[in-house]
Amino acid sequence: MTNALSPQDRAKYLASRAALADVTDGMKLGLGTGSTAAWLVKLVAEKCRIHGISVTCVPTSEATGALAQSLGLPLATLEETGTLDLTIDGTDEFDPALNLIKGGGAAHLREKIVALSSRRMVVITDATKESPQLGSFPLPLEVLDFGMSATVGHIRRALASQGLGDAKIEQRMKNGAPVRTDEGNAVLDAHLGAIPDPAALASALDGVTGLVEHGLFIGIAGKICFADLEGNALTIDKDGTRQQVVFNDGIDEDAFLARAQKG
Ligand SMILES: O=C(CO)[C@H](O)[C@H](O)COP(=O)(O)O
Repeated sequence: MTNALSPQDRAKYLASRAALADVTDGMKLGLGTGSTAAWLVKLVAEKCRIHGISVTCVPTSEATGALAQSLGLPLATLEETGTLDLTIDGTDEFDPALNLIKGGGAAHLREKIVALSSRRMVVITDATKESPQLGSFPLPLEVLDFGMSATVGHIRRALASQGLGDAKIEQRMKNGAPVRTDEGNAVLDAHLGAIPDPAALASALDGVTGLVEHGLFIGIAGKICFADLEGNALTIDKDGTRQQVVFNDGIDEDAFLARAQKG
């Protein structure tokens, strides 16, 4: 059954399973968005079922909330939980300092709010997302419709302050229509190629009115749970230490994957 997963999907599953070690009974847990986070949600439900533990979950998107609810995980809002113990989320790119580009699923606004409301953020990801310098993944920018062309002008000036004034900026579309976030806003993607100073760019973009949120997560992630396409799972700490993961979670992989792939 495990052979039914592509190498990348298996890496996403293994990275998510590595993060389960950080999930403990009674925790208030932020749940990320995307295909890797979907594995995590299924694995958290499995861990709760097997070990009889319970966690209160704050989802970062409507899609994640619906999946978590379908698996019986208790949901709450940030208003109800206050500070979360941990958020676990995917990424589109990460660098050696564990800075991230997120928002490929257009959820980076809620993802950043939830991560910044958490004591720790653990990132789950596969080898295709590792990068010596951020910028190969186009930077997602959630913007208001109102005054969008003026906002794009301000974004251009912020990019130019970082030597990135020539970047192509395009509105994200799907099936001929603008992509909408859960907040109903539009998403622009800035094709930067390489970001010389991600923290300085984040600060410059933070000052742009009309830009609701950008996808740079600077200094927020504390650990990466990572798996390569050969199926090796590792953790990567902020100081760059890499440790092989040995699974000791009681999960019956074949049975779990058979159920997970059914629905
Ligand atoms: O930031 C995100 C959504 O806004 C996701 O975490 C990111 O796009 C990674 O997605 P996937 O796990 O499907 O590769």
